[in-house]
Amino acid sequence: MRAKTLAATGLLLAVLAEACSVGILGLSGWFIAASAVAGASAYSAFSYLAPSGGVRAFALGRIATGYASRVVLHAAALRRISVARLAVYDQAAESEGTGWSGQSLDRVMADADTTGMALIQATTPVVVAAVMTAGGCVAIVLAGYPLVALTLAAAVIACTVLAAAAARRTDDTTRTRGLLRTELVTTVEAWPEMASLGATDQLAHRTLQHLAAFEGRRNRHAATTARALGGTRAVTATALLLTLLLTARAGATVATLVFVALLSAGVLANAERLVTAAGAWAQSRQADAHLASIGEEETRRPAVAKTFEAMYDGHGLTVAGYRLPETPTRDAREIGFAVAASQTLVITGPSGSGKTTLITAIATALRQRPGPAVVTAVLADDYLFTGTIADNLRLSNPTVKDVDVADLLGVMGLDRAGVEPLTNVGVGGRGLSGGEQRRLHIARALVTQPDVLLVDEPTTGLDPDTATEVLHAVRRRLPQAVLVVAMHEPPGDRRPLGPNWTTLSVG
Ligand SMILES: Nc1ncnc2c1ncn2[C@@H]1O[C@H](COP(=O)(O)OP(=O)(O)OP(=O)(O)O)[C@@H](O)[C@H]1O
Repeated sequence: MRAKTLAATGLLLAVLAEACSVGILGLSGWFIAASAVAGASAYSAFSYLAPSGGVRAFALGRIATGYASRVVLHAAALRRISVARLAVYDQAAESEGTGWSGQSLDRVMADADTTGMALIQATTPVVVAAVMTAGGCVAIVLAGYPLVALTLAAAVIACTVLAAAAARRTDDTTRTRGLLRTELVTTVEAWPEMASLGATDQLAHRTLQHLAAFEGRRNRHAATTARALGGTRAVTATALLLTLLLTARAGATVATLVFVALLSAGVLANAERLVTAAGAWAQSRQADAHLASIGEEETRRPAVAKTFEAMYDGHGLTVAGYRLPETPTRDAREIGFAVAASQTLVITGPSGSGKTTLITAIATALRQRPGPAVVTAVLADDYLFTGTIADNLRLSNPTVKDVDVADLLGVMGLDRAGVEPLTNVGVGGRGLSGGEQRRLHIARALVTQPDVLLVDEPTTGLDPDTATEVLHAVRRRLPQAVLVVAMHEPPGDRRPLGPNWTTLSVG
């Protein structure tokens, strides 16, 4: 079933379930009162069978539709969540290299969940309240009490206004909580470094300030909701009293009075739920807005010029129209180059000259082109996942055999450092040294057997001999690949790059 049909079915079932509840309330109230009156009069011909059968039918209907609505609405909400999550993943994949952190992904996932659950927490109570109010008012008008129906409708409208006003003042506590969690995690991680700088007091002060701000927001939020709920209860209590008075003054029988009172109570109970529904609706609006703007706050990568083109045709890589920005050491200029298969290009330049940005732009452009070419980029801040060395290698190629893993560790010189396939890398790879992490990043790229391999600073953290060994291993393993490496300086020993290599200085 399509998501919209599923949601509509769920809403219909939820309305039916609530209608059954109100039906039980109204009918049983009327029945009890009418039985009491009939029982008191001698030789009464009052039918006990039909109303009690009706109450049982409502009870069974409520159970069936209640369960069914829950199942269907959850299925619809889960579909919404998966659609929203997939959109986030797609966007994260497209914006590769723009600094998506685990924490920001975590936050947008929470936003996707809020958007999906809005169907249950916001839409359903509003639809149920609207239909029940309309139905209740029609029933009361048909029973001959239009003024009572008007009072009921006015009370529900007043509750809606109160709920909407409270929702407008509601803070985005979900997001605040997410930001606070991020702050706390960062604080724990930064603690040893801050301790070595003698700055733990400042760190603690900063964290406490965030905690206090969160506490303040949460209290404000709770107070706003409590005020709105208090206001709503005052309105519904007054409305209930008025409906009773108006019905009694119109000369209703006791049974009808009880029927109208209970029906009104059912309708007003739904109106009270509008406060929490409006809060959930406001949160989901905020989550939608965040989802619509995802990537904007993350994008650190500058936009590339429209003239930029990168292409790999099986024989080599061609880059044209790439615009380097002006820096203190050079004017802005446009560059282009070609690197044949089996050739190596070393891009050199001082810090901040734009090497990483160029490599990322090429990788993204090549991946956006249709075709079977495998393009792999190793960037400076590549992530290692908690698990073993073998787990990390198999992330990029699940078919890698144990013997290949051991072999790769050998060619990267990692076995000498005591690193084995089953060595745990620790959180984010922090169980390994910087140089070991770098070699593992590169080994992970090698197992994808890329046609084009782009590596940013392949020798970071390595001594000259190990750096030579690693570059050698890369070229030997991928004899036919286009290899582009970005380095501050070309390596001292250039032999490992193979006979076919050129440099491009962007400094
Ligand atoms: N083509 C470009 N257009 C606009 N800005 C750019 C471009 N290339 C790089 N920059 C900006 O210049 C700065 C440095 O870029 P980048 O990190 O790519 O340099 P780098 O040479 O890799 O530096 P490092 O060696 O320190 O890692 C960044 O702020 C980046 O946004």
